Amino acid sequence: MKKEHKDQVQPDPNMPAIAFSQVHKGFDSRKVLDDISFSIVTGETICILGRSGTGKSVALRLMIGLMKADSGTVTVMGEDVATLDAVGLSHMRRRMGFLFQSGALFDSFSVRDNLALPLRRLNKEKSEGEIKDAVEEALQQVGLEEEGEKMPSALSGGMQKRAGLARALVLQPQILLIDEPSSGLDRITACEINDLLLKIKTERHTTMAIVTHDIYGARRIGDKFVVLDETKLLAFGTPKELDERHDHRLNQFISEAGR
Ligand SMILES: Nc1ncnc2c1ncn2[C@@H]1O[C@H](COP(=O)(O)OP(=O)(O)OP(=O)(O)O)[C@@H](O)[C@H]1O
Repeated sequence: MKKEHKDQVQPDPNMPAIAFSQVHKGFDSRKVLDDISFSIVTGETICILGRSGTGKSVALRLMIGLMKADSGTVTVMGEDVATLDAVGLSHMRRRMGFLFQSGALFDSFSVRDNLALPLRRLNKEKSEGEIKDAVEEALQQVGLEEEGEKMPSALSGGMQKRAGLARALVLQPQILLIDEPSSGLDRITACEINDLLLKIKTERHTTMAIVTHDIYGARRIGDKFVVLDETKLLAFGTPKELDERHDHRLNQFISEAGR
């Protein structure tokens, strides 16, 4: 019998959207993630914090199956990512949007065509009219409706991020993974991106995992923090819970003071 993939069923709001259970990941003999466990439910936003090189981006890559854990399990929308074959992975990724550091737009296509591309490739049943409407809606969401005909290189850094975000949104993902939404942006532009993420979270109830060094943004958007420190999970919880620990080491990562 043909396997029914989970994009044909409604998500269970009580099921963890993303769960790490005793995850270990290293490269050669070097540990990067050592016994990491946490989970978030549908609609929650998690911010992954920690110093450079602590495995934050590796954690995102494990979530989309670009890497496999050495041991432990990474579950996304109820599926153990490591057990999925190529077809299963592709079904899972269709329900996820990604915004990685570069924005990942194709330079030789206009912004509008960049957005239409995943719809043409993955939603073959959509008519050109429906694709156009979906593209316009995503452009509007990020405030780029006037810039659709421009090439990505003609956009400012902040606009490129917004265009990348629009491309991630165009497939209406249930989960959005974002690596450094504010990197390379000035504070005001970074705030605009954070506002946008907050709007998406509120209006669409999209589950988000955001890797960031921007503690101001993390405190505005994050329901929960994962704090990584020297391969270990230093802390996991709501910002309020973590503040109440009054832990000096933890405060270095989650406090706005001194930044
Ligand atoms: N494919 C890979 N092969 C070997 N080592 C890797 C690979 N991917 C990541 N690493 C190593 O794993 C460690 C964690 O990398 P990662 O990119 O997750 O850090 P990060 O916490 O996201 O850092 P930053 O905040 O600087 O972006 C780094 O030392 C990196 O060199």
